[in-house]
Amino acid sequence: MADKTISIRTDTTSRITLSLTDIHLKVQKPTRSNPTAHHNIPHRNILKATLEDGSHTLRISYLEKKKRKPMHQVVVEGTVEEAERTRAAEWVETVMAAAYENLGVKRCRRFMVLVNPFGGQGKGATIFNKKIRLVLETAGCPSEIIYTTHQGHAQEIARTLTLDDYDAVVTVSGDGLIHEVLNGFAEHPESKRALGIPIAPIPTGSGNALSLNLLGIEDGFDVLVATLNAIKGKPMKVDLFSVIQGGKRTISFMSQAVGLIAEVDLGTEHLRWMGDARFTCGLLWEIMKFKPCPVQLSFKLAENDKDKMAATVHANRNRAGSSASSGSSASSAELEDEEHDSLPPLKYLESSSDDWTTLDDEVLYVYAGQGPYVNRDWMAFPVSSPNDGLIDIAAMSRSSRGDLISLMDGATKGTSFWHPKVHYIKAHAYRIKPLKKKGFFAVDGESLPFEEFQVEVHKGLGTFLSPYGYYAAKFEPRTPSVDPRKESSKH
Ligand SMILES: Nc1ncnc2c1ncn2[C@@H]1O[C@H](COP(=O)(O)OP(=O)(O)OP(=O)(O)O)[C@@H](O)[C@H]1O
Repeated sequence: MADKTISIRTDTTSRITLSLTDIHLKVQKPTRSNPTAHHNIPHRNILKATLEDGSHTLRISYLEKKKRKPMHQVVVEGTVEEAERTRAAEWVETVMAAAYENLGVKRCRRFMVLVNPFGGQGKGATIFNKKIRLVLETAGCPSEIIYTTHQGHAQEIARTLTLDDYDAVVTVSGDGLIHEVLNGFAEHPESKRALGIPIAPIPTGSGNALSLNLLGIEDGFDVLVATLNAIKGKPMKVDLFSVIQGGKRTISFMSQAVGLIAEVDLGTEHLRWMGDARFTCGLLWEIMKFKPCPVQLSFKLAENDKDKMAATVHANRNRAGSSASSGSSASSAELEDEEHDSLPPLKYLESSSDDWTTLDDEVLYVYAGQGPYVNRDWMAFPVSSPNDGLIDIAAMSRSSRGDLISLMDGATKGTSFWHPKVHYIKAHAYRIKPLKKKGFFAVDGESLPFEEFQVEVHKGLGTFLSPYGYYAAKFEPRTPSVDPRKESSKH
Protein backbone atom coordinates (compact mmCIF):
# COMPACT_ATOMS: atom_id res chain seq x y z
CA MET A 1 0.00 0.00 0.00
CA ALA A 2 1.70 3.19 -1.19
CA ASP A 3 -0.29 5.72 0.85
CA LYS A 4 0.22 5.02 4.52
CA THR A 5 -1.87 7.90 5.82
CA ILE A 6 -5.52 7.84 6.77
CA SER A 7 -7.86 10.43 8.23
CA ILE A 8 -10.61 9.82 10.77
CA ARG A 9 -13.35 12.06 12.15
CA THR A 10 -13.97 11.87 15.90
CA ASP A 11 -17.19 12.45 17.90
CA THR A 12 -16.19 16.04 18.42
CA THR A 13 -15.93 16.34 14.61
CA SER A 14 -12.24 17.10 14.79
CA ARG A 15 -9.93 15.29 12.40
CA ILE A 16 -7.08 12.99 13.34
CA THR A 17 -4.50 11.96 10.79
CA LEU A 18 -2.78 8.61 11.28
CA SER A 19 0.39 7.88 9.30
CA LEU A 20 2.39 4.69 9.40
CA THR A 21 6.11 5.33 8.87
CA ASP A 22 8.84 2.68 8.88
CA ILE A 23 9.31 3.00 12.62
CA HIS A 24 6.32 4.89 14.00
CA LEU A 25 2.63 5.42 13.91
CA LYS A 26 2.31 9.19 13.71
CA VAL A 27 -0.89 10.42 15.38
CA GLN A 28 -1.61 14.03 14.41
CA LYS A 29 -4.25 15.91 16.40
CA PRO A 30 -3.90 19.55 15.40
CA THR A 31 -5.24 22.11 17.86
CA ARG A 32 -5.69 25.85 17.39
CA SER A 33 -2.71 26.62 19.61
CA ASN A 34 -0.58 23.81 18.16
CA PRO A 35 -1.46 22.97 14.55
CA THR A 36 1.44 20.50 14.23
CA ALA A 37 0.70 18.59 17.48
CA HIS A 38 1.51 14.90 17.07
CA HIS A 39 2.71 11.76 18.86
CA ASN A 40 5.08 9.18 17.42
CA ILE A 41 4.19 5.69 18.62
CA PRO A 42 6.77 2.93 18.00
CA HIS A 43 5.26 -0.06 16.14
CA ARG A 44 6.08 -2.20 19.18
CA ASN A 45 3.66 -0.18 21.34
CA ILE A 46 0.66 -0.74 19.06
CA LEU A 47 -1.75 -3.27 20.56
CA LYS A 48 -4.58 -3.42 18.07
CA ALA A 49 -6.08 -1.73 15.02
CA THR A 50 -9.64 -2.54 13.89
CA LEU A 51 -12.25 -1.32 11.47
CA GLU A 52 -15.89 -1.98 12.39
CA ASP A 53 -17.98 -3.18 9.49
CA GLY A 54 -21.27 -1.32 9.96
CA SER A 55 -20.21 1.95 11.55
CA HIS A 56 -16.92 2.40 9.67
CA THR A 57 -15.26 3.11 13.00
CA LEU A 58 -11.49 2.80 12.90
CA ARG A 59 -10.02 2.16 16.32
CA ILE A 60 -6.36 1.98 17.21
CA SER A 61 -5.05 1.17 20.70
CA TYR A 62 -1.50 1.61 21.86
CA LEU A 63 0.64 2.06 24.95
CA GLU A 64 2.31 5.40 25.42
CA LYS A 65 4.98 6.50 27.84
CA LYS A 66 5.63 10.13 28.59
CA LYS A 67 8.82 11.18 30.31
CA ARG A 68 9.09 9.87 33.89
CA LYS A 69 5.40 8.86 33.91
CA PRO A 70 4.19 5.25 33.94
CA MET A 71 3.08 3.73 30.67
CA HIS A 72 -0.66 4.09 29.91
CA GLN A 73 -3.10 2.84 27.33
CA VAL A 74 -4.51 5.20 24.67
CA VAL A 75 -7.42 4.50 22.33
CA VAL A 76 -7.92 6.68 19.26
CA GLU A 77 -11.11 6.20 17.28
CA GLY A 78 -13.17 7.87 14.63
CA THR A 79 -15.08 7.17 11.44
CA VAL A 80 -13.67 6.89 7.95
CA GLU A 81 -15.43 8.17 4.83
CA GLU A 82 -17.52 5.60 2.95
CA ALA A 83 -15.27 6.04 -0.10
CA GLU A 84 -12.22 5.24 2.06
CA ARG A 85 -13.59 1.98 3.50
CA THR A 86 -11.59 -0.50 1.45
CA ARG A 87 -8.39 1.49 1.80
CA ALA A 88 -8.99 1.78 5.58
CA ALA A 89 -9.38 -2.00 5.90
CA GLU A 90 -6.04 -2.45 4.11
CA TRP A 91 -4.46 0.24 6.27
CA VAL A 92 -5.59 -1.51 9.47
CA GLU A 93 -4.06 -4.78 8.30
CA THR A 94 -0.78 -3.04 7.39
CA VAL A 95 -0.67 -1.54 10.89
CA MET A 96 -1.30 -4.94 12.50
CA ALA A 97 1.47 -6.53 10.42
CA ALA A 98 3.85 -3.71 11.44
CA ALA A 99 2.86 -4.21 15.08
CA TYR A 100 3.32 -8.00 15.10
CA GLU A 101 4.61 -10.11 12.17
CA ASN A 102 7.18 -7.52 11.00
CA LEU A 103 8.58 -7.56 14.54
CA GLY A 104 8.69 -11.36 14.54
CA VAL A 105 5.87 -11.59 17.10
CA LYS A 106 2.76 -13.76 16.88
CA ARG A 107 -0.58 -11.97 17.33
CA CYS A 108 -2.83 -12.84 20.28
CA ARG A 109 -0.42 -14.85 22.41
CA ARG A 110 -2.21 -17.30 24.71
CA PHE A 111 -1.34 -16.75 28.33
CA MET A 112 -1.57 -18.60 31.61
CA VAL A 113 -1.71 -15.65 34.04
CA LEU A 114 -0.82 -16.36 37.67
CA VAL A 115 -1.71 -13.53 40.06
CA ASN A 116 -0.32 -13.60 43.60
CA PRO A 117 -2.73 -11.47 45.65
CA PHE A 118 -0.34 -11.77 48.59
CA GLY A 119 2.95 -10.61 46.95
CA GLY A 120 4.70 -7.35 47.85
CA GLN A 121 2.30 -4.98 49.58
CA GLY A 122 -0.66 -7.22 48.71
CA LYS A 123 -1.89 -5.16 45.74
CA GLY A 124 -1.32 -7.75 42.99
CA ALA A 125 -4.99 -8.53 42.34
CA THR A 126 -6.06 -4.88 42.34
CA ILE A 127 -3.27 -3.84 39.98
CA PHE A 128 -4.09 -6.74 37.68
CA ASN A 129 -7.78 -5.87 37.49
CA LYS A 130 -7.31 -2.10 37.24
CA LYS A 131 -4.46 -1.94 34.75
CA ILE A 132 -3.19 -5.16 33.23
CA ARG A 133 -6.32 -7.11 32.32
CA LEU A 134 -7.63 -4.42 29.97
CA VAL A 135 -4.32 -4.28 28.03
CA LEU A 136 -4.29 -8.06 27.57
CA GLU A 137 -7.91 -7.95 26.40
CA THR A 138 -7.23 -5.05 24.01
CA ALA A 139 -4.32 -6.97 22.47
CA GLY A 140 -6.71 -9.91 22.01
CA CYS A 141 -4.62 -12.29 24.13
CA PRO A 142 -6.73 -15.21 25.41
CA SER A 143 -5.73 -15.51 29.06
CA GLU A 144 -6.53 -18.08 31.68
CA ILE A 145 -6.31 -16.20 34.97
CA ILE A 146 -5.61 -17.95 38.26
CA TYR A 147 -5.28 -16.16 41.59
CA THR A 148 -2.90 -18.20 43.74
CA THR A 149 -4.53 -19.25 46.98
CA HIS A 150 -1.58 -20.67 48.90
CA GLN A 151 2.17 -21.10 48.90
CA GLY A 152 3.14 -23.74 46.34
CA HIS A 153 0.00 -23.19 44.23
CA ALA A 154 1.92 -21.82 41.21
CA GLN A 155 4.27 -24.82 41.38
CA GLU A 156 1.30 -27.23 41.33
CA ILE A 157 -0.15 -25.47 38.27
CA ALA A 158 3.17 -25.45 36.37
CA ARG A 159 3.80 -29.14 37.16
CA THR A 160 0.73 -30.22 35.18
CA LEU A 161 0.41 -27.41 32.65
CA THR A 162 -0.93 -28.48 29.24
CA LEU A 163 1.99 -27.12 27.28
CA ASP A 164 0.29 -26.87 23.88
CA ASP A 165 -2.37 -24.51 25.28
CA TYR A 166 -0.09 -21.58 26.14
CA ASP A 167 2.52 -19.39 24.49
CA ALA A 168 3.78 -17.96 27.79
CA VAL A 169 3.20 -17.88 31.54
CA VAL A 170 2.64 -14.40 32.94
CA THR A 171 3.33 -13.94 36.65
CA VAL A 172 1.72 -10.98 38.37
CA SER A 173 3.88 -11.25 41.46
CA GLY A 174 7.41 -10.92 42.74
CA ASP A 175 10.29 -13.32 42.18
CA GLY A 176 8.94 -15.96 44.58
CA LEU A 177 6.18 -17.06 42.22
CA ILE A 178 8.63 -17.32 39.29
CA HIS A 179 10.76 -19.62 41.43
CA GLU A 180 7.68 -21.77 41.97
CA VAL A 181 6.76 -21.87 38.27
CA LEU A 182 10.28 -22.97 37.30
CA ASN A 183 10.31 -25.68 39.96
CA GLY A 184 6.89 -26.84 38.77
CA PHE A 185 8.21 -26.99 35.19
CA ALA A 186 11.22 -28.99 36.45
CA GLU A 187 8.75 -31.59 37.83
CA HIS A 188 6.64 -31.63 34.64
CA PRO A 189 6.64 -34.96 32.72
CA GLU A 190 8.11 -33.01 29.76
CA SER A 191 10.32 -30.83 31.89
CA LYS A 192 12.66 -29.50 29.24
CA ARG A 193 9.79 -28.56 26.94
CA ALA A 194 8.00 -26.94 29.87
CA LEU A 195 11.11 -24.91 30.68
CA GLY A 196 11.03 -23.72 27.06
CA ILE A 197 7.68 -21.96 27.71
CA PRO A 198 8.69 -18.35 28.31
CA ILE A 199 7.85 -16.60 31.56
CA ALA A 200 6.97 -12.90 31.54
CA PRO A 201 7.05 -11.26 34.98
CA ILE A 202 4.76 -8.35 35.84
CA PRO A 203 6.20 -6.74 38.96
CA THR A 204 3.85 -6.61 41.94
CA GLY A 205 6.19 -8.18 44.54
CA SER A 206 8.78 -6.56 46.79
CA GLY A 207 12.13 -6.97 45.05
CA ASN A 208 11.00 -7.76 41.48
CA ALA A 209 14.61 -8.42 40.49
CA LEU A 210 13.79 -10.34 37.32
CA SER A 211 11.58 -7.55 36.05
CA LEU A 212 14.35 -5.00 36.75
CA ASN A 213 16.84 -7.14 34.88
CA LEU A 214 14.63 -7.62 31.85
CA LEU A 215 13.17 -4.11 31.62
CA GLY A 216 15.89 -1.96 33.23
CA ILE A 217 15.98 0.27 36.27
CA GLU A 218 13.62 2.95 34.83
CA ASP A 219 10.90 0.59 33.64
CA GLY A 220 11.42 -2.40 35.95
CA PHE A 221 8.51 -1.48 38.24
CA ASP A 222 6.19 -0.29 35.46
CA VAL A 223 3.47 -2.91 35.19
CA LEU A 224 2.35 -1.88 31.70
CA VAL A 225 5.91 -1.92 30.31
CA ALA A 226 6.02 -5.47 31.69
CA THR A 227 2.61 -6.27 30.14
CA LEU A 228 3.87 -5.02 26.79
CA ASN A 229 6.88 -7.32 27.22
CA ALA A 230 4.48 -10.24 27.72
CA ILE A 231 2.67 -9.32 24.48
CA LYS A 232 5.70 -8.39 22.36
CA GLY A 233 8.88 -9.66 24.10
CA LYS A 234 11.16 -12.21 22.44
CA PRO A 235 12.13 -15.48 24.15
CA MET A 236 15.56 -15.19 25.76
CA LYS A 237 17.32 -18.34 26.95
CA VAL A 238 18.71 -18.07 30.47
CA ASP A 239 20.90 -20.26 32.62
CA LEU A 240 19.22 -22.04 35.50
CA PHE A 241 20.89 -23.51 38.57
CA SER A 242 20.39 -26.81 40.36
CA VAL A 243 20.73 -26.44 44.12
CA ILE A 244 21.39 -29.89 45.56
CA GLN A 245 20.91 -30.35 49.26
CA GLY A 246 20.57 -33.68 51.04
CA GLY A 247 19.66 -35.45 47.76
CA LYS A 248 16.93 -32.89 46.92
CA ARG A 249 17.24 -30.81 43.77
CA THR A 250 15.75 -27.30 43.70
CA ILE A 251 15.84 -25.09 40.62
CA SER A 252 17.00 -21.53 41.16
CA PHE A 253 16.89 -18.77 38.55
CA MET A 254 18.15 -15.79 40.47
CA SER A 255 20.24 -16.16 43.59
CA GLN A 256 21.46 -18.17 46.52
CA ALA A 257 22.61 -16.41 49.67
CA VAL A 258 24.10 -17.26 53.04
CA GLY A 259 25.20 -14.88 55.80
CA LEU A 260 24.25 -11.23 55.91
CA ILE A 261 22.36 -11.18 52.59
CA ALA A 262 20.19 -14.16 53.54
CA GLU A 263 19.40 -12.55 56.89
CA VAL A 264 18.36 -9.33 55.14
CA ASP A 265 16.19 -11.25 52.69
CA LEU A 266 14.52 -13.73 55.01
CA GLY A 267 14.68 -11.76 58.26
CA THR A 268 12.57 -8.87 56.89
CA GLU A 269 9.41 -10.81 55.96
CA HIS A 270 7.53 -8.98 58.74
CA LEU A 271 8.39 -5.66 57.02
CA ARG A 272 6.64 -6.64 53.78
CA TRP A 273 4.34 -3.57 54.11
CA MET A 274 7.40 -1.37 53.41
CA GLY A 275 7.81 -2.62 49.83
CA ASP A 276 11.44 -2.88 48.74
CA ALA A 277 12.56 -0.40 51.46
CA ARG A 278 12.48 -3.47 53.73
CA PHE A 279 15.84 -4.58 52.24
CA THR A 280 17.58 -1.27 53.11
CA CYS A 281 16.20 -1.45 56.67
CA GLY A 282 17.39 -5.02 57.02
CA LEU A 283 20.85 -4.11 55.72
CA LEU A 284 21.28 -1.32 58.27
CA TRP A 285 20.34 -3.74 61.05
CA GLU A 286 22.84 -6.34 59.78
CA ILE A 287 25.62 -3.72 59.57
CA MET A 288 25.04 -3.03 63.27
CA LYS A 289 25.26 -6.75 64.08
CA PHE A 290 28.32 -7.33 61.82
CA LYS A 291 28.12 -11.11 62.23
CA PRO A 292 30.56 -13.41 60.40
CA CYS A 293 29.15 -16.00 58.00
CA PRO A 294 30.36 -19.39 59.23
CA VAL A 295 30.77 -21.28 55.92
CA GLN A 296 33.42 -22.78 53.69
CA LEU A 297 33.07 -21.85 49.99
CA SER A 298 34.61 -24.05 47.24
CA PHE A 299 34.09 -23.56 43.53
CA LYS A 300 35.05 -24.81 40.09
CA LEU A 301 36.55 -21.60 38.77
CA ALA A 302 35.91 -20.20 35.30
CA GLU A 303 37.10 -16.57 35.72
CA ASN A 304 38.31 -14.32 38.52
CA ASP A 305 39.73 -11.31 36.69
CA LYS A 306 37.29 -8.45 37.36
CA ASP A 307 38.51 -6.32 34.43
CA LYS A 308 38.13 -9.18 31.98
CA MET A 309 34.59 -9.91 33.23
CA ALA A 310 33.59 -6.24 32.93
CA ALA A 311 35.07 -5.93 29.42
CA THR A 312 33.32 -9.11 28.26
CA VAL A 313 29.87 -8.15 29.52
CA HIS A 314 30.23 -4.65 28.13
CA ALA A 315 31.18 -5.97 24.67
CA ASN A 316 28.40 -8.60 24.73
CA ARG A 317 25.68 -6.11 25.69
CA ASN A 318 26.85 -3.66 22.99
CA ARG A 319 26.83 -6.43 20.39
CA ALA A 320 23.40 -7.68 21.44
CA GLY A 321 22.09 -4.08 21.56
CA SER A 322 23.14 -3.30 18.00
CA SER A 323 21.73 -6.55 16.61
CA ALA A 324 18.43 -6.00 18.50
CA SER A 325 18.11 -2.49 17.09
CA SER A 326 18.66 -3.79 13.57
CA GLY A 327 15.63 -6.01 14.05
CA SER A 328 17.18 -9.44 14.62
CA SER A 329 15.63 -11.71 17.18
CA ALA A 330 16.72 -11.89 20.80
CA SER A 331 19.73 -14.01 21.68
CA SER A 332 19.21 -17.69 22.33
CA ALA A 333 21.54 -20.38 23.57
CA GLU A 334 21.44 -23.97 22.47
CA LEU A 335 20.00 -26.35 25.01
CA GLU A 336 22.66 -28.76 26.17
CA ASP A 337 20.82 -31.96 25.43
CA GLU A 338 17.97 -31.66 22.94
CA GLU A 339 17.07 -35.37 22.71
CA HIS A 340 15.88 -36.06 26.22
CA ASP A 341 12.91 -34.29 27.67
CA SER A 342 14.12 -34.42 31.23
CA LEU A 343 16.30 -32.21 33.35
CA PRO A 344 20.00 -32.28 32.42
CA PRO A 345 22.05 -34.72 34.51
CA LEU A 346 24.18 -33.34 37.34
CA LYS A 347 27.81 -33.17 36.27
CA TYR A 348 29.66 -32.12 39.38
CA LEU A 349 27.96 -34.00 42.21
CA GLU A 350 30.48 -36.82 42.28
CA SER A 351 33.34 -34.78 40.80
CA SER A 352 36.62 -34.85 42.68
CA SER A 353 37.60 -31.67 44.46
CA ASP A 354 41.06 -31.67 42.85
CA ASP A 355 40.37 -28.85 40.43
CA TRP A 356 38.15 -26.92 42.84
CA THR A 357 39.31 -23.84 44.74
CA THR A 358 38.46 -23.14 48.38
CA LEU A 359 38.18 -19.55 49.56
CA ASP A 360 40.42 -19.11 52.52
CA ASP A 361 38.88 -16.03 54.13
CA GLU A 362 36.35 -15.19 56.83
CA VAL A 363 33.38 -13.68 55.01
CA LEU A 364 30.22 -11.73 55.83
CA TYR A 365 28.19 -13.32 53.09
CA VAL A 366 28.29 -15.48 50.01
CA TYR A 367 25.90 -14.29 47.32
CA ALA A 368 25.68 -16.22 44.05
CA GLY A 369 23.37 -15.85 41.08
CA GLN A 370 22.59 -14.13 37.83
CA GLY A 371 20.91 -10.94 36.66
CA PRO A 372 22.62 -7.64 37.49
CA TYR A 373 19.99 -6.18 39.83
CA VAL A 374 18.98 -8.02 42.99
CA ASN A 375 16.68 -5.14 43.91
CA ARG A 376 16.26 -1.50 42.90
CA ASP A 377 19.07 -0.35 45.16
CA TRP A 378 21.73 -2.91 44.35
CA MET A 379 23.33 -4.14 41.16
CA ALA A 380 25.12 -7.03 42.89
CA PHE A 381 26.04 -9.02 39.75
CA PRO A 382 26.83 -6.32 37.18
CA VAL A 383 28.83 -8.64 34.90
CA SER A 384 26.20 -11.35 34.78
CA SER A 385 25.08 -12.64 31.36
CA PRO A 386 21.81 -14.49 30.73
CA ASN A 387 23.37 -17.59 29.19
CA ASP A 388 27.14 -17.77 29.60
CA GLY A 389 26.77 -21.14 31.36
CA LEU A 390 28.37 -19.73 34.52
CA ILE A 391 27.24 -18.51 37.93
CA ASP A 392 28.53 -15.26 39.41
CA ILE A 393 29.67 -15.52 43.04
CA ALA A 394 30.37 -12.55 45.30
CA ALA A 395 31.75 -13.01 48.80
CA MET A 396 32.73 -10.14 51.07
CA SER A 397 35.61 -10.40 53.52
CA ARG A 398 34.77 -9.60 57.10
CA SER A 399 37.03 -6.55 57.46
CA SER A 400 35.26 -3.54 59.02
CA ARG A 401 31.83 -1.93 59.29
CA GLY A 402 33.27 0.98 57.30
CA ASP A 403 34.02 -1.35 54.39
CA LEU A 404 30.50 -2.70 54.54
CA ILE A 405 29.01 0.80 54.55
CA SER A 406 31.23 1.82 51.61
CA LEU A 407 29.78 -1.13 49.70
CA MET A 408 26.45 0.74 49.59
CA ASP A 409 28.10 3.71 47.90
CA GLY A 410 27.29 3.36 44.20
CA ALA A 411 25.46 0.07 44.80
CA THR A 412 22.77 1.00 42.25
CA LYS A 413 25.48 1.37 39.60
CA GLY A 414 27.22 -1.89 40.49
CA THR A 415 30.38 -0.34 41.92
CA SER A 416 30.34 -2.83 44.83
CA PHE A 417 31.78 -5.23 42.21
CA TRP A 418 35.08 -3.30 42.28
CA HIS A 419 35.28 -3.14 46.08
CA PRO A 420 38.66 -4.59 47.09
CA LYS A 421 37.06 -6.64 49.87
CA VAL A 422 34.59 -8.31 47.52
CA HIS A 423 35.81 -11.57 45.99
CA TYR A 424 33.99 -11.93 42.68
CA ILE A 425 34.30 -15.00 40.50
CA LYS A 426 32.46 -16.83 37.75
CA ALA A 427 32.16 -20.57 38.29
CA HIS A 428 30.73 -23.71 36.70
CA ALA A 429 29.66 -25.00 40.12
CA TYR A 430 30.21 -24.25 43.81
CA ARG A 431 29.70 -25.82 47.22
CA ILE A 432 28.97 -24.38 50.66
CA LYS A 433 29.72 -26.19 53.90
CA PRO A 434 28.31 -24.52 57.02
CA LEU A 435 30.80 -24.48 59.89
CA LYS A 436 28.11 -23.73 62.50
CA LYS A 437 24.61 -25.04 63.03
CA LYS A 438 22.54 -21.85 62.92
CA GLY A 439 22.09 -19.59 59.94
CA PHE A 440 19.91 -18.58 57.00
CA PHE A 441 20.02 -19.93 53.46
CA ALA A 442 17.92 -18.12 50.83
CA VAL A 443 17.27 -19.46 47.33
CA ASP A 444 15.58 -16.89 45.07
CA GLY A 445 14.41 -15.24 48.29
CA GLU A 446 12.82 -18.44 49.65
CA SER A 447 14.13 -20.18 52.77
CA LEU A 448 15.95 -23.55 52.65
CA PRO A 449 17.66 -25.37 55.56
CA PHE A 450 21.08 -24.02 56.56
CA GLU A 451 22.88 -27.21 55.60
CA GLU A 452 25.60 -28.20 53.13
CA PHE A 453 24.62 -27.66 49.48
CA GLN A 454 26.10 -27.68 46.00
CA VAL A 455 25.05 -25.63 42.96
CA GLU A 456 25.66 -26.22 39.27
CA VAL A 457 24.70 -24.30 36.16
CA HIS A 458 22.53 -25.47 33.25
CA LYS A 459 23.25 -23.33 30.24
CA GLY A 460 20.17 -21.79 28.61
CA LEU A 461 17.71 -24.17 30.28
CA GLY A 462 15.09 -21.52 31.15
CA THR A 463 13.25 -18.99 28.99
CA PHE A 464 12.07 -15.46 29.75
CA LEU A 465 10.46 -12.89 27.50
CA SER A 466 12.70 -9.91 26.98
CA PRO A 467 12.46 -6.64 25.05
CA TYR A 468 16.22 -6.54 24.41
CA GLY A 469 17.64 -10.06 24.35
CA TYR A 470 20.10 -9.20 27.15
CA TYR A 471 19.96 -7.91 30.71
CA ALA A 472 19.03 -4.23 30.68
CA ALA A 473 21.73 -2.86 32.96
CA LYS A 474 24.49 -0.39 32.16
CA PHE A 475 27.89 -1.27 33.52
CA GLU A 476 31.12 0.17 32.17
CA PRO A 477 34.59 -1.34 32.29
CA ARG A 478 36.97 0.63 34.45
CA THR A 479 38.71 3.53 32.66
CA PRO A 480 42.32 4.43 33.47
CA SER A 481 41.36 7.95 34.64
CA VAL A 482 38.76 6.78 37.19
CA ASP A 483 39.88 3.73 39.08
CA PRO A 484 37.01 2.63 41.37
CA ARG A 485 39.41 0.40 43.27
CA LYS A 486 41.23 3.49 44.47
CA GLU A 487 37.94 5.33 44.86
CA SER A 488 36.43 2.68 47.11
CA SER A 489 39.62 2.19 49.14
CA LYS A 490 39.45 5.91 50.08
CA HIS A 491 36.44 5.19 52.32
N1 LIG B 1 -2.61 -16.70 48.34
C1 LIG B 1 -1.42 -16.79 48.90
N2 LIG B 1 -1.27 -16.70 50.23
C2 LIG B 1 -0.07 -16.75 50.83
N3 LIG B 1 1.10 -16.88 50.14
C3 LIG B 1 1.03 -16.96 48.81
C4 LIG B 1 -0.22 -16.92 48.11
N4 LIG B 1 0.03 -17.02 46.78
C5 LIG B 1 1.38 -17.12 46.66
N5 LIG B 1 1.98 -17.07 47.87
C6 LIG B 1 3.41 -17.08 48.19
O1 LIG B 1 3.87 -15.75 48.33
C7 LIG B 1 5.30 -15.76 48.25
C8 LIG B 1 5.86 -14.43 47.79
O2 LIG B 1 5.45 -14.17 46.51
P1 LIG B 1 6.01 -13.08 45.51
O3 LIG B 1 7.31 -13.43 45.00
O4 LIG B 1 4.93 -12.88 44.53
O5 LIG B 1 6.15 -11.73 46.34
P2 LIG B 1 7.36 -11.09 47.13
O6 LIG B 1 8.08 -12.10 47.93
O7 LIG B 1 6.78 -9.92 47.85
O8 LIG B 1 8.27 -10.49 46.00
P3 LIG B 1 9.83 -10.65 45.73
O9 LIG B 1 10.07 -12.13 45.63
O10 LIG B 1 10.05 -9.94 44.42
O11 LIG B 1 10.53 -9.99 46.85
C9 LIG B 1 5.63 -16.95 47.36
O12 LIG B 1 6.45 -17.83 48.09
C10 LIG B 1 4.28 -17.63 47.11
O13 LIG B 1 4.33 -19.02 47.25
